[in-house]
Amino acid sequence: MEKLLTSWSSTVKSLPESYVFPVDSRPGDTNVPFCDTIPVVDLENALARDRQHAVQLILKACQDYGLFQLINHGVDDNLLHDTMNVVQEFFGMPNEDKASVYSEDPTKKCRLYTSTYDYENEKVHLWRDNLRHHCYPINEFIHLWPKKPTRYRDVIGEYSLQVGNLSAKILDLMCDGLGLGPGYFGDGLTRIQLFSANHYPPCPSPNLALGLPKHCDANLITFLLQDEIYGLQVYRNGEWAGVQPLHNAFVVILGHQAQVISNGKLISPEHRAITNSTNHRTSIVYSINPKPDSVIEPAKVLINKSNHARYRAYMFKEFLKTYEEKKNYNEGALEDFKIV
Ligand SMILES: O=C(O)CCC(=O)C(=O)O
Ligand SMILES: [Fe+2]
Repeated sequence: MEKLLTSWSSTVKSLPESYVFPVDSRPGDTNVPFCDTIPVVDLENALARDRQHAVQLILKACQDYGLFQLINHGVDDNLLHDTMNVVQEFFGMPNEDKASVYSEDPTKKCRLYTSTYDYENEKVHLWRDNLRHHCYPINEFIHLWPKKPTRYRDVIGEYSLQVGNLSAKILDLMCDGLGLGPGYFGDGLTRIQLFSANHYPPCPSPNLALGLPKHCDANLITFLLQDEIYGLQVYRNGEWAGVQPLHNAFVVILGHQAQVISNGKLISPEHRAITNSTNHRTSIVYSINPKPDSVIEPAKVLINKSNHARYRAYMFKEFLKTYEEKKNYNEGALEDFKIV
């Protein structure tokens, strides 16, 4: 547990060498402007106008950015507030209260750890602690979740249920937009749902370290809840741009699998998390993933004479192996699966 940043980071004045990123991937100037063109989708209003309107808004955002802010999404404001609080409370507890979920074994279905799944072998450590657990179906996993804070299981259980339902709604709209049959994303492609909370303590040198380096998400889709502290950046047109924290919004981010299934029509954006020297930052990721043996391939309806398949079929576990072993966390992870 002594590796956890929360165990030692507040006692150091300078950044340990093992956290210093190489010159070409360190943030340097962390003061980049917010990207003010990232689409903001007001779900309730869009649906009230008509469903097709919501479909088109989401489709366009996924084509142009692969990322959008979702507001008026129907997940209760108090629940979002309680979720953020209970997670922050968790990271603020003394080590003895967190010890039961701390583990260096990446196969554990619920664990608290620091940096990446491969701390011992990684070249640079990440300035983040992470609590991650499976959450669908809840009954299969809830007994593994932290027992403290005492309301953790109640709050995160309800949160997982509501965000899981919201994800199904958004995927249905995407499905319509792409012209895939109803229920395309049902079952196997969305069976593994993970709750992952990142905690980034204040960092002595935010220009040299990273909470998370440049990556695309390996999954199908991510629903990210951030607190009011800025830290998420997206790589667009060869530049980093900030994603402004919007109160009670989800940042919806498409993963590599959405790019493949849509045959490249939708994009999975590169993004990263920077740190800052004064504030703790917490981000809460709800991650929708295929089952390991799900076959991922461009949807048949999107393939025709003028639009050939750009990716070969593979099993999701095959992709994860490449993503993790080759440490190709960005566009490069798809290289092995491209049809040229
Ligand atoms: O902390 C953030 O805002 C980004 C988190 C993220 O990209 C991830 O967990 O994959
Ligand atoms: Fe991510």
